[in-house]
Amino acid sequence: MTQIAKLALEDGTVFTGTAWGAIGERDGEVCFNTSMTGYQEILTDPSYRGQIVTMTYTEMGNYGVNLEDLESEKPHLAGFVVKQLSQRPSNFRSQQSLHDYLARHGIVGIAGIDTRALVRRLRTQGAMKGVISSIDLDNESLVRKAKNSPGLVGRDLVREVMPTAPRNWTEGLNTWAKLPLESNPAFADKQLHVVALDYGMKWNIARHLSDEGCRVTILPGTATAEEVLSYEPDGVFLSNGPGDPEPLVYAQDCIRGLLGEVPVFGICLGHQLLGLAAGAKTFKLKFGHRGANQPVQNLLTGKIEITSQNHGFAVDDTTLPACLEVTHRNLNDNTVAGLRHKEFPAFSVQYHPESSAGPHDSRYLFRQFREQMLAQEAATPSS
Ligand SMILES: NC(=O)CC[C@H](N)C(=O)O
Repeated sequence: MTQIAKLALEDGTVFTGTAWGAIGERDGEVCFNTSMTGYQEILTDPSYRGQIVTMTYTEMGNYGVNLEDLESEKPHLAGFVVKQLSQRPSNFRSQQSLHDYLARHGIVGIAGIDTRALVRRLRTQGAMKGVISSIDLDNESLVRKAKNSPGLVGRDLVREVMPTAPRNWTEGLNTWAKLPLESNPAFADKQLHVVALDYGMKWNIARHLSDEGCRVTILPGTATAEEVLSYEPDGVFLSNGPGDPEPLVYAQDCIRGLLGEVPVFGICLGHQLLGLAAGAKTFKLKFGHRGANQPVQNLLTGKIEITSQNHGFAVDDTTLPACLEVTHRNLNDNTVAGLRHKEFPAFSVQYHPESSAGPHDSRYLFRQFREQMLAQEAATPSS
């Protein structure tokens, strides 16, 4: 028998659809993602912690779920909203259905609602708190719960998804993810050591670093600068991660202690934290950027990159200290999409050069990090 589920927004709107995935109730900030494919990568991106994600594309689940395309151990989002859930996954790599996968991991889903109406509402009014439920079907009660839910602002969600202990990463990109023209035979004789500060890191970032000839040590995002430097890294990577960057003072302190000591590269939350550490401020975007075809211009080369994005906060242009330079801009709304430190070897991007899922235009940034580490090493007299 089909079970009913509801999605209620804090503005009083209630959508009624069918329950799938886990039966239950969760609150979160409701956001939309415009990617047509890549639901596995989206579900397992820890940056979605605390969010109910709506896909604008109409059918999800059609190629099932495999255990190779995961971006972390499990799905982290609060709920998943689709127009239509495919009943018959068909792909040679599929190992289970999307319904079974979400049910197994306790993620509540709703299908069959007018996702266009939902997205237009979010686009017009901005991101809203919401509740997805298949156990409480009372509209008033659900709207009240949506209004009273904590939302994202001011919360530390990193501690809910980051690893608790250090680990070594050795896995590279899968063969189908490699670009045939980009091999670099010189990598074999030069192993760089990167410490990746994990605030909820997508695994494809570590795979890329590994493919750039780096030995990767992953440390919890709460590590101090002293702890990081005790590993004697050639470079430090600042990962993506969930929620509001502002309350993550421990991470900003750590980064401040690393600047000038070692080359730094940040992605998404890591980019926002680098900005905050250097003295800029961040702000909440009206409804965020989430999708696999967001245009960005590299201001240093003039080239346009089509990028994968997932963020609801951004570095505020008007607060940049003199030591930071904007290197990339989002061409949809002109927000800051990349930064460079003028005094120290440190740079960051607001988008996802590791794609997964998404276009591969921005992979050059991993090579840029490698080159920065080599340049730093060449400039440092050996003791
Ligand atoms: N993908 C990310 O790292 C997201 C960064 C931050 N949580 C934001 O929403 O803006």
